[in-house]
Amino acid sequence: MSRLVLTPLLLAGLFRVQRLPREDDRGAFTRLFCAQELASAGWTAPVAQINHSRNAQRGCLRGMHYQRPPHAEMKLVSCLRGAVWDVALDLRHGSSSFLQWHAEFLSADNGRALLIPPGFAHGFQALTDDAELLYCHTCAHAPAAQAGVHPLDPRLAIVWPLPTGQMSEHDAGQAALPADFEGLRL
Ligand SMILES: Cc1cn([C@H]2C[C@H](O)[C@@H](COP(=O)(O)OP(=O)(O)O[C@H]3O[C@H](C)C(=O)[C@H](O)[C@H]3O)O2)c(=O)[nH]c1=O
Repeated sequence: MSRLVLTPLLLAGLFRVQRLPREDDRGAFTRLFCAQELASAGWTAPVAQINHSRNAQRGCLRGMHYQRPPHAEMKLVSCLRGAVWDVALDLRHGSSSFLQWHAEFLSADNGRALLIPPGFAHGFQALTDDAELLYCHTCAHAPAAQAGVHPLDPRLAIVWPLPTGQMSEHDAGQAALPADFEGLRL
C-alpha cells in the first residue's frame, strides 16, 4: 500500500515527508495525504483548504508568508511538477531555533514534501519552469491575518539557489523583520 515516511528535521515540529508510490506497468499510485500517518507529526486538525501553485518561470520567488494567530496553520507542501527550493522559517516566540530556517529540495521526481507547523513562515524558489506545488492547510485563507517577511532580508540570510526571478509586488515590498520582533505567540 502506498504510504508516507516521516523524518523529523532539526527545527522542532518540521518534518520531511517522503511519498512512496506503488508502481506497476500502468504507472503509479501515490498517497499525497494521510491523516492517520501525519498524526504522529502533529497533524491532528482536519484539512481546511487545499491550494495549487503554478510557477511559469525558473527563479520565481514566493514568500515568506504566514498567518498570524489565531489563524496560524500547519501546511503540507508537495511538489507535483518540476522542482522547488522550499524554505520554512521559525518565527515561534521562545523557540530554541527562533529565526532559523530549513531548506528542502522538493521535486516531482524525489516525491518529497515538507510538513510545516504553525508559527513558521514559508516560501520557495522555483528551480524549473512550470513548477507546481500542492498545499494542504489546517486553516482557511484569512486575508486579514496574512503576514510576511522579506525573503531576501539580510538578517535572515536565507540562501536561494538561483538569482531572484519573478516576485509579486507585495513580496518585493515586504519590510525587513523589525529588530524588536519577539516572534509569534501561538
Ligand atoms: C494564499 C491564498 C491566496 N489567495 C489569493 C490571493 C491573491 O489574490 C492570489 C495570490 O495570492 P498570493 O500572491 O498570496 O499567492 P502566493 O504568493 O503564491 O502565496 C502562497 O505562497 C506562499 C509561499 C505560501 O506559503 C502561502 O501558502 C501562500 O501565501 O490568490 C487565495 O484566494 N487563497 C489563498 O489561500
